[in-house]
Amino acid sequence: MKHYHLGFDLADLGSPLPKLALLSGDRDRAKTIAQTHLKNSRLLSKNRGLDSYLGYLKNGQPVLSATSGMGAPSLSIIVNELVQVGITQIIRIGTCGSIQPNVKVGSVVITQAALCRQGAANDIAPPEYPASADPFLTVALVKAASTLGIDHHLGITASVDTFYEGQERTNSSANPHLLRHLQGITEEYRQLNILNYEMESGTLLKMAGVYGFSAACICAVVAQRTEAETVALERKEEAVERAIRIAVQAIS
Ligand SMILES: O=P(O)(O)O[C@H]1O[C@H](CO)[C@@H](O)[C@H]1O
Ligand SMILES: O=c1cc[nH]c(=O)[nH]1
Repeated sequence: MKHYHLGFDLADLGSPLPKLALLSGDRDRAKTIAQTHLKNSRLLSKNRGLDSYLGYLKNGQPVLSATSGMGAPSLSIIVNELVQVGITQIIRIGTCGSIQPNVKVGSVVITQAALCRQGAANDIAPPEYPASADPFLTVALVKAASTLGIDHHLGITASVDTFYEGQERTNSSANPHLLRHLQGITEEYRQLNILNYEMESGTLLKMAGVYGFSAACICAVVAQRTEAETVALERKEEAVERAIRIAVQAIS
């Protein structure tokens, strides 16, 4: 039976079965990965905007390119169903906002561990449960970034539930009122050596620990929060392309 949200099942995957999934928040990114960076790709499903593709590395290894949607609740559903079709390794390829002055738009952040401020994760593990990336996948990402000569940063990511309030946006937000506990949180995180904000890695990494699969996260830096709240749209495509190339090199 097809999985309710993924829209495909084991029988659609052929043989050998894919063990690794590249997971994007955005279905257009999942499509680009499949069509531009994998070989012989084909669409597996289009369901609720959570499109999935199957493609192959140059060595013939099958790889899924799937869409998590935005935010941890949607990601948790897709990851659960990916594990049900036999996926044992997941690399999130995302976008993020830097909160450190030396982490520039156009570079990438490879998450070593996440500060997880996400409600969905609390349904899966206690808040104190570590959200740590798989060391082997993470080192592979760092090595690939070095080999490709792409500016990269390895460190801690703040993974939160909201793009506006939770990432302390007020000027670009419909809501100018921030709860007291969020006022000044970005500066506090900066002092804690957190590199970036995004919205899925914390729950993904906790799920990896609990379910027993390997997970890592690489994000293209598309906003520089020490300068502006907004996304640098004109630099986004180039930054995302870099993150994808690093992830594909890391698994090749
Ligand atoms: O580009 P994706 O992978 O969606 O990741 C980031 O972008 C979205 C917010 O714009 C959130 O999902 C955040 O985590
Ligand atoms: O600032 C940003 C940019 C992308 N994604 C986020 O979650 N935050």
